[in-house]
Amino acid sequence: MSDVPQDLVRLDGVCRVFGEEPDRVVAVDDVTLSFGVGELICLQGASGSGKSTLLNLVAGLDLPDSGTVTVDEELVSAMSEDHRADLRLRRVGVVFQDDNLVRELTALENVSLPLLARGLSSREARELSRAALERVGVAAVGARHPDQMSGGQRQRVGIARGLVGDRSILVADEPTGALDSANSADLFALLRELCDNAGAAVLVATHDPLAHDYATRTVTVRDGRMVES
Ligand SMILES: Nc1ncnc2c1ncn2[C@@H]1O[C@H](COP(=O)(O)OP(=O)(O)OP(=O)(O)O)[C@@H](O)[C@H]1O
Repeated sequence: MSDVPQDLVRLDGVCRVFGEEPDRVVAVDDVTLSFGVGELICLQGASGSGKSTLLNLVAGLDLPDSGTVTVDEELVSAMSEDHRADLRLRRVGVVFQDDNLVRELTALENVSLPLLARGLSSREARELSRAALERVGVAAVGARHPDQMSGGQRQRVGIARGLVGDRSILVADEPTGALDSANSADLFALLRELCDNAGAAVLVATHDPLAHDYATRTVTVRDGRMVES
């Protein structure tokens, strides 16, 4: 056994192609990328360059046509849909530009959802969710519904929901897309802090130039290929 920590997430020679000729699109073209605990990786690139497709592959929301995706030594690219959904509950949280919170539920109830889906008791779920909200600096909004929070608070609740229950991998697609620059900087600072102090590994797709200041690495994607890192 090696003492070297394994990368939590690995993509090896990953390709994802949509459609048929003449409309065939190579959305992800032979991408090899890996990262681990403490790393905040930013994917930048023009609209349509393949960033969201890459995130979906890491989260097991989509499967590659070739190559492999490994999360925590588990081969995501060979898993059934049910197994991939289970992996998201246990290991990989997902955050989108639109916070995707359930409007009818409070912040605390939203964060509890993945825990209840995993079979935890409502009491355990509530306790862990409270701690997660506190961890991301929004303990005070636990009893509020999404329309009673600011955009920045909603995104923090989304991050709490993504990481609650010992999940350490977070995949975030344009998480600051709806935020002003002060709130965007705060959100990137939070993601950086979760990487530094809470064992998180974060992959963010973003057009936001601020991201670079907080990233461990910035990877540029062009026409589905990684062109620099
Ligand atoms: N489900 C799909 N069916 C067909 N084509 C798709 C599908 N998903 C993505 N594509 C195509 O794959 C390419 C990459 O799209 P993707 O959404 O990954 O880019 P992106 O870099 O995330 O763009 P944006 O910054 O606008 O979100 C685009 O040409 C897109 O039209």
